[in-house]
Amino acid sequence: MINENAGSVRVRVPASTANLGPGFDTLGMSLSLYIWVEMRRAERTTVHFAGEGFEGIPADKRNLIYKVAQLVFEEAGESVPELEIGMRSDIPLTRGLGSSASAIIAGMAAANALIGSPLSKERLFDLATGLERHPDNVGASLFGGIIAAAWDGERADYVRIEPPQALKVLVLIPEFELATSEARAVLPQQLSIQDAVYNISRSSLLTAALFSGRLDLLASAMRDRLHQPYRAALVPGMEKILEQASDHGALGAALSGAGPTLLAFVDRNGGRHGELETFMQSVMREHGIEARALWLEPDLEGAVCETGSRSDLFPELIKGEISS
Ligand SMILES: Nc1ncnc2c1ncn2[C@@H]1O[C@H](COP(=O)(O)OP(=O)(O)O)[C@@H](O)[C@H]1O
Ligand SMILES: N[C@@H](CCOP(=O)(O)O)C(=O)O
Repeated sequence: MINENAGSVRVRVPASTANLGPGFDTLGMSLSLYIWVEMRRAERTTVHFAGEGFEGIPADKRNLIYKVAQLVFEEAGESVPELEIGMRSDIPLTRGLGSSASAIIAGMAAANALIGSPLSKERLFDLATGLERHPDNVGASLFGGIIAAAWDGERADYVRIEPPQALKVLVLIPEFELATSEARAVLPQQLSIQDAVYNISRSSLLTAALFSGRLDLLASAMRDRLHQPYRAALVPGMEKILEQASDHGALGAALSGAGPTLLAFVDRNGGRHGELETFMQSVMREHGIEARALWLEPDLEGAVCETGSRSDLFPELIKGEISS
């Protein structure tokens, strides 16, 4: 059982949606689904999972959160070899909602807080991007809001954009998993100049549109020729949903990250939200796929340290019904 001792830190980190269509490996937005991680020094390393969704995740020193914590300690010149780690998450794994990025940021932010926060957020961003290999998800999970970022292999430069107030998000999460590595393996090694220009122009337009609140431009600015067409075969129903979402009230639609989740932006002050959800669900069902629809908000805070009693977050752990 987890001890009710002082000396622990707790962080809350949001999920993210990457690419937003054309901004492959560069644009990301954080979403109001969260992972919570508690961490403290211990005599022996243990990893506890509260709630569901952690099937297959190692509960020992092979755990991603333990590993990234050690990276932070090493970078800061500290040694904390044994840790007690507890986690709870609402973010589904391998669905294109950045669970690995959220876990990396949560592990890093908790470890940094545990040793008095010697590393800046910018340094954590570089370390996290080095692990994830693309800055879109980790940037959004760390800073919140919308992130436009470029990674040169060592350093990630970024600008945070405050999401337009009217923006609301519908995600449709299919029941099947799709590992990001698998969805990257289907991408071509080369693109034509026409497709490159197509994507650069839309990604630039999308960034400017989000910055200036031009929601009327999202439908055309979110089109993509770099990754979505190649991933379509992995996500039945995707093509039809992306093509027709605007006819059912969406401001724009995209594959979320590497998929299989699909994302639509809507105007929170507009109507037809129910129509859009029904349309997206029905297309998935035409392909025999059950999917969960969630209405989310852009998260504005990114990774935050939280206070509060352990029993709020981990009632199962406190009662002793642990899995580790
Ligand atoms: N809380 C967590 N603790 C440890 N590993 C995690 C956690 N969350 C995600 N992961 C790792 O990340 C993998 C999913 O990453 P990925 O395939 O990139 O999908 P996505 O990031 O879209 O959910 C999981 O299979 C698991 O290995
Ligand atoms: N830019 C990456 C984003 C992967 O996001 P995930 O949420 O699916 O891990 C890509 O498109 O491969």
